[in-house]
Amino acid sequence: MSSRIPPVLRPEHPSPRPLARLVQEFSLAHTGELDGLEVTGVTLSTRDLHPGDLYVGVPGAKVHGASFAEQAAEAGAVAIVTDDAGAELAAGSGLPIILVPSPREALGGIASWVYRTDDDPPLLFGTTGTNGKTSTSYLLEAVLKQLGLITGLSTTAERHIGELSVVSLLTTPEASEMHALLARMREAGVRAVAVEVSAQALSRHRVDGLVFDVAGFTNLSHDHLDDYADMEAYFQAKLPLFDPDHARRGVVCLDSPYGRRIVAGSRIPVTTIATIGHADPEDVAVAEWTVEVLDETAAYTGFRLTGPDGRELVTREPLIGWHMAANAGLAIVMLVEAGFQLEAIGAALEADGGIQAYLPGRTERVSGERGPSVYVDFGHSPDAFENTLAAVRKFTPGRTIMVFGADGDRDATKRHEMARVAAEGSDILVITDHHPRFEDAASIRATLLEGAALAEHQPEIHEVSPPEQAIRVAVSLAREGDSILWAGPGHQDYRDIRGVRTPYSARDEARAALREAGWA
Ligand SMILES: CC(=O)N[C@H]1[C@@H](OP(=O)(O)OP(=O)(O)OC[C@H]2O[C@@H](n3ccc(=O)[nH]c3=O)[C@H](O)[C@@H]2O)O[C@H](CO)[C@@H](O)[C@@H]1O[C@H](C)C(=O)N[C@@H](C)C(=O)N[C@H](CCC(=O)O)C(=O)O
Ligand SMILES: Nc1ncnc2c1ncn2[C@@H]1O[C@H](COP(=O)(O)OP(=O)(O)OP(=O)(O)O)[C@@H](O)[C@H]1O
Repeated sequence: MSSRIPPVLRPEHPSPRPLARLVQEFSLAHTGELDGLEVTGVTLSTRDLHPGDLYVGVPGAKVHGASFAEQAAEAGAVAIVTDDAGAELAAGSGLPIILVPSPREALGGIASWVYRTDDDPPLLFGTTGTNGKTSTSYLLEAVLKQLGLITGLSTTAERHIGELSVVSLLTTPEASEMHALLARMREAGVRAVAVEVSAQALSRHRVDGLVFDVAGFTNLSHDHLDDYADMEAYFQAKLPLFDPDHARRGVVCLDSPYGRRIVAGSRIPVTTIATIGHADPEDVAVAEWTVEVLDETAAYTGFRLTGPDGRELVTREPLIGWHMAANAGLAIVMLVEAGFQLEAIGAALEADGGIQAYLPGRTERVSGERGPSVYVDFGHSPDAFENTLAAVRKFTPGRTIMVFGADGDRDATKRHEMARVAAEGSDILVITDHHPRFEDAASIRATLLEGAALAEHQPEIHEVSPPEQAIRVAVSLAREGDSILWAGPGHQDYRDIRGVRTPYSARDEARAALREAGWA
């Protein structure tokens, strides 16, 4: 299992800092002798503890991190930062104890101090929303590269430091990892970083100690109602990104009705953007920037971005669907808000024939020239299904076949709607498994079948488990001219079955299924 857990990237040459200074600068109470102790890193996990680290013991959902203080000491921690309850647990470890009221809240500031990330930081872009965060972050990175900058990226799919790429565990890493990543990026000369910011990251202080130069909001729709009581709580979790503690300026997309509410609640200056034909016409009328899709093919989407004073940019991206034009428009306006000239961006894109972005597992076409088109996608919400299905249908002369399953141990309230939307938009629907985690896969499929039955349009429905078999059934049903959209697994290279990350790649499975069917 551990071999599937991606590494935490840290600076290769950390410069030690005296622990006594930290306590002094942050006015923290402590027990034990700190004189002479130097700290080179910080972590909240003993699984990633390096000698010289400060171990931060956070009260978790399952266990108090301070109960691992002895392991931390054995692994070479110099001290532990924790709360009163943690101090009792850590008392026997022999480590000096630094007291804070909330270790998780303290982590960002401490990590920033340890790794000196507020010293000449790169340009920071943070994107939040339900759908499109990863895509917008990749698009930002792509355009920044085309403008000649050395870039960094942190998303659900991957973290990039210049040309180095590692797969991600969390969408937004814990604050200790985030600051370590930024310190490593500084060593590599990175000057601009695109960060995907989840609602959970904001709720759990993972981006504390960072101030984004520009924050972006994509949209909000049903997701994560396992973590948040209702849509209002989910919205309120996103809003703090538009607060001076987290960002200097913002760009808000008005394509979903929540965009207006972000603008109303924002405490930083924001500009707005809306997609013609998709946002409410009233929102399009008030938006300072608009995106208009000009040209859609199976290989690219061309669009016009129009801004204040008639400023305009026409370009294309190698991605399908109006929503990807919305994401690209948002990315470009975020760059303009960061100080890049629209004309300079336009010139760089024109020289390259458009935005040069490759998004792993975002409506990624894995088929060849012959046979059905097969796309693997990371969509796992009703809104994502609706947009991606519409994009695929547009370029499908034949039938649209959809394969999907739903996450176990994650927001179960969206399952009916996901299945209903999937049924509504497909000609053949293959319901299968995704990450069952600790749930019974058959009962997740049963819920999806119930949801599919609610659709007005009834496709041909198959229930096939496991997904390796489901994609083969889909391919066997497909003819030349048909498309298969396999939604859910996207870029991922494992399935979580009872807590074990079993190696598995939907993209590889789909290619193998096509080969076996003679479509290679
Ligand atoms: C709900 C949630 O966010 N949980 C996070 C939380 O776990 P927890 O509170 O259960 O921690 P715990 O197991 O009680 O442990 C408490 C502390 O002891 C430490 N510990 C524990 C065991 C040990 O041997 N040694 C050790 O040091 C842990 O590192 C932790 O600091 O702290 C852990 C340590 O950092 C995270 O890995 C874990 O994320 C879990 C894996 C997770 O799935 N989070 C999801 C909900 C999430 O954050 N998702 C968002 C959005 C995804 C999207 O865009 O769709 C994301 O940003 O990824
Ligand atoms: N602007 C958008 N509006 C609606 N749907 C979108 C948009 N952008 C992307 N999608 C859909 O959502 C899926 C996930 O896209 P992406 O990974 O960019 O979103 P995300 O916000 O990072 O999601 P996650 O939080 O799950 O990582 C895409 O594959 C596509 O189906």
